[in-house]
Amino acid sequence: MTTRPITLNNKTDQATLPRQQMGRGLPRYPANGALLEQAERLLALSPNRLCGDQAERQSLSFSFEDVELDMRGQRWDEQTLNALHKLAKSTRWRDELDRMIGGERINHSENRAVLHMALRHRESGLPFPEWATEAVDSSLVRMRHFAGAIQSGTYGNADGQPYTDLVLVGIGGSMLGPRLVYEALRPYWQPQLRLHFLENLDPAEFSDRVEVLNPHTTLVMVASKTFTTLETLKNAEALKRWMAAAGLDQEQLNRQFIALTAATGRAIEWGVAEEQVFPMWSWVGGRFSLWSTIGLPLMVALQPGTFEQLLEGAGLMDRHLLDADDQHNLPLHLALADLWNHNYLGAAGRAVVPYSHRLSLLKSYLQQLEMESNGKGVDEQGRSLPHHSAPLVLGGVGTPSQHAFFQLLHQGTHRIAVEILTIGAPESELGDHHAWLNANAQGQIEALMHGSAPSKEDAQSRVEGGQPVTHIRLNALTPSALGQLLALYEHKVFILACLWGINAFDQPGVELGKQLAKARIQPISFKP
Ligand SMILES: O=P(O)(O)OC[C@H]1O[C@](O)(CO)[C@@H](O)[C@@H]1O
Repeated sequence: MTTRPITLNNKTDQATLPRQQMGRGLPRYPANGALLEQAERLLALSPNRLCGDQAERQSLSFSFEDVELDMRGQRWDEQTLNALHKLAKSTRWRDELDRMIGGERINHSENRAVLHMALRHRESGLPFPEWATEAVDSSLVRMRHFAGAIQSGTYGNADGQPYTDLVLVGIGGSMLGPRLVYEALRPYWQPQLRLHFLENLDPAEFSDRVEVLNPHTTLVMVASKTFTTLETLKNAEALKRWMAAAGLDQEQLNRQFIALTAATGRAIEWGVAEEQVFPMWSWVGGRFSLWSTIGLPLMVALQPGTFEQLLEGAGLMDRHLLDADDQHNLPLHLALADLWNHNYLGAAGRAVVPYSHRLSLLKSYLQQLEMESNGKGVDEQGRSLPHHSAPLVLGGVGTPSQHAFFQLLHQGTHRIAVEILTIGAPESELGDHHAWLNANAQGQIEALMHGSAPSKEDAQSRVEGGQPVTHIRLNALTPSALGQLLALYEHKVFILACLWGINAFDQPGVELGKQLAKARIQPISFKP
């Protein structure tokens, strides 16, 4: 096969790369040859020709409940999609899904079941093992009771005063989900209780948090699946010292610390009273734990019923994952787009851009969900992967991101897939702001897809187009719609792991740095 030299500032020239250089090799699929031919064919088409036939491309949009995936901006067509469907089928991801729902220990490296979906089993009605659903139900009853008592003021501090503030202390999966949901659902906040977040070791964050808190009316929720995480334990200890310095005695302190953890013994040993420990389970992964007791601060700080609506939305998406056939399955299509873009079209990453101020934390949440789950270099058998796994996830909110990194998306040398989210109904009116917000999203989508008119422009101003774009529309940012969206991403991650042959549910790579930090900690002395 003869090739022209690679011209890095022309993304369509990737079509001329030798096959083995399109990405880092390819997954071990028998269908690779056919798919590479498709990739070459589509990359050679001008973006305008690719996007041309709107009628045909209508079939490249998928919707379910409050979520619509408009995937007409992807560099694919029905032929490609058919080939990708065949490939996905050959990986038997649905069999793995059945094993997951059945409670089999599909997280082989940790020998654990993976049952975060059972946390919303009432809403999906899927057949999880009874031992899991019973544990979930009794935990939810206890959480609801506790949240109600705090909200009504019947459960206050040791002196009977109602709490004014909650602090969630945690990091990673024990922080990112609750924080994203709290920020996203601001219209559902309880007016008399404010939720705060403390995650970083940096003392600057600690002092910012306590500055606005009253030590006597602050309830601390220490969220840690393992109850060994350095940042979380250090911050919890610092809060305890801060309260003790304000004069709280042991009884008062006991009342103001709650633990959300799978390591109940460790939490008690650390000093949380047994009746203040809310257990979670080894079969819920940290980054999938928002729906468990890790969500307790949300149940307390959001209006009654809001957390349940979030669960309901996620449960609807779980049911959809199982019931919808491949041709209409939203999580499957999101996964196929990632596979196609990163393994076949050579995209270096994916930019997630919600045109919603309330979703400004979505990028960080997805970075953990996707990169910690699927950022792996070996397959389930421990063999080195011959191909890329999770892409880099970058992003930020629209419109500010347009004035930050969009230049690179439009004219840079990397192919970057883009996911643009918009919300149909605005939360509040401010003249024509919402209309402008969505018009900007639409304008960017068109520019990314089609680029500028080929005719008169000089090379410097020409926008080439052809960046793969998915437009996700949510009807409104309700708790249910948010639950649907987050479960959609969870399922995409699961399907991709099946397609790539990796375990999405462990994270051994993050341990080394933790060990090295422990070996290096010494009192730091500053010379005057
Ligand atoms: O909930 P824990 O046990 O404190 O862990 C916090 C986070 O740390 C990690 O283990 C990564 O270091 C994540 O997977 C997890 O969500």
